[in-house]
Amino acid sequence: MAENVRILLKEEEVDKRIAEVAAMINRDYAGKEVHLICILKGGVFFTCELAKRLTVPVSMDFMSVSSYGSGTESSGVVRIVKDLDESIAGKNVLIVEDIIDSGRTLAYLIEILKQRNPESIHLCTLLDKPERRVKKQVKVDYTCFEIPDEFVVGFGLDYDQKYRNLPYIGVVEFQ
Ligand SMILES: O=P(O)(O)OC[C@H]1O[C@H](OP(=O)(O)OP(=O)(O)O)[C@H](O)[C@@H]1O
Ligand SMILES: Nc1nc2[nH]cnc2c(=O)[nH]1
Repeated sequence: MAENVRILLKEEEVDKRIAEVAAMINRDYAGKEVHLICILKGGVFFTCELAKRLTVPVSMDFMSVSSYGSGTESSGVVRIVKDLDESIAGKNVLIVEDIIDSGRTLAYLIEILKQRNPESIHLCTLLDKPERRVKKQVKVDYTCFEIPDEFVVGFGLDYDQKYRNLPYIGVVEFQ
């Protein structure tokens, strides 16, 4: 099926907002080190852009998770595909995601990571679709943009593994 991508958030808008959120994080973590956990694959672009703008000391690790589910719905049971390389015990963890949709993946992941005794654990996302949230509430500490319930791509987000490299956020329109 052919698809079109309509721009929802321009590159400049995204860059400007990431700088604003980075400034908030710099203020909130002043005097501390922040341990970024990038959730692969979608979180990669946002993590890089955010990290470049952080002035507090930063360390980074990567995790890949897969949510068991059928079709487009995640079930909330998360399988760890690639675990972190390092312990998070005693660290100020900031999870960096591209999108929070139903909230199931992150609600589950945060519970898993809390059991590893971090000093603190917070969540930062590029996009949030609050209308899509189901039962499990997940507390999002830093959100760049709240968006309507449309399927978006770009800045790390894919459709069928394509479009992750777009420097803007677009909505997929099926012809
Ligand atoms: O809030 P939820 O409904 O649980 O959905 C959000 C999850 O879906 C996306 O990952 P995806 O499975 O598309 O993996 P990818 O980043 O590797 O493309 C996103 O990065 C979150 O991890
Ligand atoms: N690419 C993409 N992945 C998602 N996962 C949950 N919502 C979305 C979305 O809108 N786009």
